[in-house]
Amino acid sequence: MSLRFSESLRQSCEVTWTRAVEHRFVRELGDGTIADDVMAAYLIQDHRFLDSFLVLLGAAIASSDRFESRLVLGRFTGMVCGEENTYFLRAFEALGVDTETRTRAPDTAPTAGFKALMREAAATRSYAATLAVLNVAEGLYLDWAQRVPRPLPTHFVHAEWVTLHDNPMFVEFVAFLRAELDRVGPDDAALAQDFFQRAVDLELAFFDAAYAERTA
Ligand SMILES: Cc1ncc(CN)c(N)n1
Repeated sequence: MSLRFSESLRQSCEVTWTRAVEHRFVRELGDGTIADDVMAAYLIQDHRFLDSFLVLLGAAIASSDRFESRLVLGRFTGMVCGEENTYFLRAFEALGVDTETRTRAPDTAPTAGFKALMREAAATRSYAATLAVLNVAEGLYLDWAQRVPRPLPTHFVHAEWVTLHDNPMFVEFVAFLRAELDRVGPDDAALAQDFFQRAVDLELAFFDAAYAERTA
């Protein structure tokens, strides 16, 4: 049986992908020992990530060739705008991160890079390019979330960040993204490979930055 296109992209980035999903951030989040300032620094940056992520999802909706795909992407976008955004606001409150602190913290280099990459993928108007980045952003997050041992830590800031990325709806969405990339990616293989690889590099750098910056 031949290798799925999505899997061939993942395997081409195996070393960096594995370093990201086995990152210290994931270990400490999973056992609830992550320092509050690291979690806060990460969430401040990740809330910034969300805006360009919505641009990317919007571009995927606009560039998709199928109504059925637009419906799936649209439903997921609704969840990000609702449940996921609300999680950030509740987490900031619990961690004592006020709006001024959040606004004052500058973008880290990986945040700036990720925002630029997502907007660049959106600007290509290529469904394959948007899918390549989405497959990393969601596929890599599902992979680490599924590796977190159960039971989950008791604090909702930790536990919910795992369950937002490992629940039946999310598993189904990642399977959809993979199938879509397998379907349209081979016709735009070089473009998809380039965006996929850069996104994996940024995921690892994003976790590293939470420890380097501690901006909270
Ligand atoms: C950096 C990053 N990458 C991916 C995800 C999952 N949407 C996220 N929240 N942040």
